[in-house]
Amino acid sequence: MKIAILPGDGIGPEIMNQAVKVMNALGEKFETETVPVGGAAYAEQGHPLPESTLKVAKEADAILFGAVGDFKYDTLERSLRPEQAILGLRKHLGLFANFRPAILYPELAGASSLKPEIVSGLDIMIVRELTGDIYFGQPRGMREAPDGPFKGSREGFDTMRYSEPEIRRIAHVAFQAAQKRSKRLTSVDKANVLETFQFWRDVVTDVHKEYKDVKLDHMYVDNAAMQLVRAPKEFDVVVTGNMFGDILSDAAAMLTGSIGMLPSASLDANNKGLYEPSHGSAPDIAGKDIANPLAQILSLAMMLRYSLAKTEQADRIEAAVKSVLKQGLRTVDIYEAGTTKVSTTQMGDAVVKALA
Ligand SMILES: NC(=O)c1ccc[n+]([C@@H]2O[C@H](COP(=O)([O-])OP(=O)(O)OC[C@H]3O[C@@H](n4cnc5c(N)ncnc54)[C@H](O)[C@@H]3O)[C@@H](O)[C@H]2O)c1
Ligand SMILES: CC(C)[C@H](C(=O)O)[C@@H](O)C(=O)O
Ligand SMILES: [Mg+2]
Repeated sequence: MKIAILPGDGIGPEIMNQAVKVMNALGEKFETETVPVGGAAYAEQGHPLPESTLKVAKEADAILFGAVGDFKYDTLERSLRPEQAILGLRKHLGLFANFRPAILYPELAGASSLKPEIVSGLDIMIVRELTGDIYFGQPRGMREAPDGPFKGSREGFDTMRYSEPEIRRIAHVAFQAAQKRSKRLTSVDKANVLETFQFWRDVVTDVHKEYKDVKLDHMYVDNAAMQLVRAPKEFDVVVTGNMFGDILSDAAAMLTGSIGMLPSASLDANNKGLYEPSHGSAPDIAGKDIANPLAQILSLAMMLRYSLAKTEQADRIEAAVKSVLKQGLRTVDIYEAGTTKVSTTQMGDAVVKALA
């Protein structure tokens, strides 16, 4: 079994070091290969997703990914920007189903930006479609406006689109996820304004006929954003498109105390997957050994569970994370008075030590 390790940029390598440390402490030999990606690969090889990196990712049984991006690359032409690496991996590997679980550990109730009574016990699963939508729709670009009141002036444009098979397959994934949980699914769209999302709603409703044991409701994305901060526990499984899922999962992350707590799994049709924190490369705190490595470590646990069928090892890691939180250890993003502030490295070490 081979694992591709892609640390990336910013805090990526710092948090990846902690996850690798935890993996090596499990007492099992994992074959790994570490390759550059994002800005790091651009700096080294002139491309954010070099052929050699893509090859390693394709041939691996699972991919553990850190984060990519650095503001210093924001002026590069788009195809060379670090973010193209993660978008390219998702597209090339067909990783259309993105699971972003937002779980509030009881010890972090005070770190959430919402009142404890609103968030305590929170455990929701956002299923984000990951290879379609406005992210990948063509045509896109810059041009002279062809019509309208601003005809002739410069404009930027993108294409929002979803085909029926794309909606069907993510709907199946989401209904099946709901069947394994509380049998409730909320599909989030913007059917009141966008054709793409009226179609989304129609197709999800049709797929629902095959999952009559699941209670489906539909919600507009603006309302969903509001409900997420009003009464997040009303949700269980949420399914949505690529862009809405990107935005809602960052909002959900904050409910758990910090975006540094939210892991993710991006799966293809055969459960091959890429595992990464939901956050980015956090250039504002990179190099300071203060980033929270738990989302990366929990992504490792998801990898062991979903792609490598190593449930026991995944359980051990998740239990160790709970244990360090119980011990009161906190990186700065989840720190509260009365707890102990630790660095990225110290948090990684503590998880290793807590492995039963
Ligand atoms: N999948 C990815 O690789 C990915 C995801 C999101 C953003 N990005 C990229 O990351 C770069 C920075 O983007 P951004 O600032 O909008 O988002 P970000 O998620 O990197 O950071 C947002 C805020 O959260 C904080 N934060 C993020 N992760 C943290 C952690 N583990 N511990 C403590 N604090 C943490 C950061 O310090 C920052 O204040 C951009 O280049 C962006 O494109 C990459
Ligand atoms: C970096 C960017 C391309 C990415 C996305 O928008 O999907 C990120 O925000 C994420 O949530 O994984
Ligand atoms: Mg995002």
